[in-house]
Amino acid sequence: MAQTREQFEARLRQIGAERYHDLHPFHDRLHGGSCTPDQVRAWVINRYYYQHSIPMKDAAFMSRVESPDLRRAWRSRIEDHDGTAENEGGIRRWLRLAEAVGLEPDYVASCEGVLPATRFAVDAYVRFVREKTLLEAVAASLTELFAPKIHANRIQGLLKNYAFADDSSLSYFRNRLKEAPKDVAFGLSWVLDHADTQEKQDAAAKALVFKTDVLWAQLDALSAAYVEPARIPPGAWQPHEGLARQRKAS
Ligand SMILES: O=C(O)c1cc(C(=O)O)c2c(n1)C(=O)C(=O)c1cc(C(=O)O)[nH]c1-2
Repeated sequence: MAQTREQFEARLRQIGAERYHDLHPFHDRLHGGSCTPDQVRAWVINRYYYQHSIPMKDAAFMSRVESPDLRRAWRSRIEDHDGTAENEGGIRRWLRLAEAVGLEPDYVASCEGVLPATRFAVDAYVRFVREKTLLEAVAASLTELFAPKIHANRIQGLLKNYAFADDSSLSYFRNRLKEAPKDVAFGLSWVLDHADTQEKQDAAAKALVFKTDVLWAQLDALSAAYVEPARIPPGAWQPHEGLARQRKAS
């Protein structure tokens, strides 16, 4: 039997409480100030791959939607990342963060040096959204229910612990605090409306679990490669690569 709306929402929130990547030890290091400058750079480089894939994921989603109303509600996600005439967009803001931590923005935007496991995880998310039902695709985006808390913690932790952190370098996260609530309110009510059988609820819950795995796997890969005993896979970023010019000299 299907759960009530309230029960099903509680089930989705429980998945976040148990599995969201705010629980990953790499985030404790990052927010607590224990990351070296190179570990922060590795995080910025790899996380860029996620950022740059999100609008492609949303475009893949929209290409399958037949309802103009749903496309209209969804399209601001692409603009939030790619920007508009008035809004520089999340991808440029992320590259501002890259510059602030001493990386060459063009190097980061090239996606060279991204860890293989980051690529596999993020590409799997894009493929998931392309191939699964619309319900599963929207449900997978609901990890954003849990993102505002981690963004707020990150702003606070980075400002306290790292010299590069200021209003400009952290503007990506401040903007997400404004943008994400409307997306997630829409996505959650759409999932609660459309998951009207037990089978659909199970599929939606499984999609959200899959997405928590996509996020967790990226931090596992980052930790294995760049936290002692560090083991950087062949072809992945080496700490002397992609640095902004003034840093190369030092
Ligand atoms: O910093 C984070 O922990 C975090 C997590 C997530 C997420 O939960 O997928 C997103 C974001 N940030 C984010 O900034 C973002 O734009 C975003 C879009 C999506 C999505 O699945 O459509 N997730 C996330």
